[in-house]
Amino acid sequence: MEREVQRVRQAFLSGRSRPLRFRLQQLEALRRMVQEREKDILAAIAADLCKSELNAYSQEVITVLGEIDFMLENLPEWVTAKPVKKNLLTMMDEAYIQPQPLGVVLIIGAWNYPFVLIIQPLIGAIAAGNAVIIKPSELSENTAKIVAKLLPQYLDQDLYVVINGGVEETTELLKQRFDHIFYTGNTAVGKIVMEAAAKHLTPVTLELGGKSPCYIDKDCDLDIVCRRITWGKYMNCGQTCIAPDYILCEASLQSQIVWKIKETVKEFYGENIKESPDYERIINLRHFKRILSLLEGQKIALGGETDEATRYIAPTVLTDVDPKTKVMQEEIFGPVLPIVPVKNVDEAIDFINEREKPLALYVFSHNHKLIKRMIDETSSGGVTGNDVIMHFTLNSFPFGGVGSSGMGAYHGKHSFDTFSHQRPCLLKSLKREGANKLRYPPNSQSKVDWGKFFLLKRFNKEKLGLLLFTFLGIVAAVLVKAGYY
Ligand SMILES: NC(=O)c1ccc[n+]([C@@H]2O[C@H](COP(=O)([O-])OP(=O)(O)OC[C@H]3O[C@@H](n4cnc5c(N)ncnc54)[C@H](O)[C@@H]3O)[C@@H](O)[C@H]2O)c1
Ligand SMILES: CCCCCCCC=O
Repeated sequence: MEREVQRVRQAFLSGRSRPLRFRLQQLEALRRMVQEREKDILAAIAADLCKSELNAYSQEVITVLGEIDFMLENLPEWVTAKPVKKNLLTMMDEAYIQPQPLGVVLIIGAWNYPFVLIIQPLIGAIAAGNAVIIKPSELSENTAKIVAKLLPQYLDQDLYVVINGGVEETTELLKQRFDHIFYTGNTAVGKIVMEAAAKHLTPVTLELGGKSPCYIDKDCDLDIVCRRITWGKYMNCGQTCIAPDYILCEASLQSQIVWKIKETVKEFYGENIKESPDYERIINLRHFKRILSLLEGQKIALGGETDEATRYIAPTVLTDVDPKTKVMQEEIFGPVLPIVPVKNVDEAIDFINEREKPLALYVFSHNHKLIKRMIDETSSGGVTGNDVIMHFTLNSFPFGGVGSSGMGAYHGKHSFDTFSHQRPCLLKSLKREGANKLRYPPNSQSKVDWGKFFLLKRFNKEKLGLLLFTFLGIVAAVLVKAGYY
């Protein structure tokens, strides 16, 4: 493992990942890989999650292709140095911010969207000029294998390396020194990753999970609301980091919500859900049993049917759920939707604020002010009003959590920034030493006064101020040079 990381570091130190042309070529090669080997990639995702290839394409491949195109279009502008505003002391100097690659980045992926969750951060890391080691999830083994097979056929083999394995290999990998670690997965392992990173003072991005609440106000169109929630909750069999985890609403709305979700489930997946190509399965038996244990003692208002042999759990809704029960203590990550009755929006806000900050928050209402209030008075990684999931698809948004749902963010320019160091560069001339005397010892009251004036004085009309400043600077330089101070 150590040798492998060293090999990648040597490749980074060769400097070839840095030129813009190279980054663009690698991103184009990645796009070619996705396009030419689409069938293999879709088959792998489909096999891992019992997912139709159409769904694999719309949920994972489209996002990847969109992200590559966005990078190719914008990267030339992002990599260029950005001049910054100057003060009088730096008026004559060159001052700019130069984004630079961090070095060797480790990307650890999760199984639930096994392709996009490693390739989307990879796109950002390549765009920012880094070398990358990718550790796909061992639970989605088909995707892990196909990525390990295809990437070396299209990308630089020394700069971008896939290492497959489970906990043991990841633990070993985490002992190595990286310049950034980008981890997607559960919060418990997020803490392990952060602890390992701390040993080398390596910065981390942690894309974690949590219980994402969904508040339904009585003033809304329940047909549409339930349609959108049904889509976002049961997509990928509930195994989506930003799926609505539970519903908060007034008790009287529960029966209508159950009825409308039932109707929508029938419309989406047909009478026989098991036959639907659009309804996935639970990733493995451990998670299957974990989700079943959440149903114990609950009032099942819809669904509840299961089949262990195929790890099938029907779209399920629980009503009158007690917040103290197990289903409300951990992220569900399965097709089970508890409804927790609350009296009103105040109680819903309190309920959310008494718990860990979620990755996503959803609020449905015709009342725009109520939505704004919910946003103002709560915290979450992201928020969508009157829909679910959709904020993930807009790559001008930073995607990430807050508090226990994660730290840092990515997508689009935010990925580029995550994997870049914003380096402040100040280039001075060796001339004009006279003015510098102001800051050299021995200090004096008049030097401090001049310093205060140059650094603290504010002028309304910027241009006028700068002109005046320049003039005063020259005067001060002349006076200092002449030995008056
Ligand atoms: N914020 C996001 O973008 C996002 C996306 C997807 C999933 N998630 C969250 O991830 C969770 C589901 O994923 P998961 O954690 O079951 O995925 P997982 O089991 O695939 O684990 C994630 C990664 O951590 C590694 N890992 C597991 N145990 C480890 C250990 N002890 N030490 C070191 N590495 C270890 C695995 O090898 C894997 O690569 C949910 O909480 C979900 O909300 C978040
Ligand atoms: C188009 C839907 C994609 C959702 C991806 C969510 C990633 C987290 O699990």
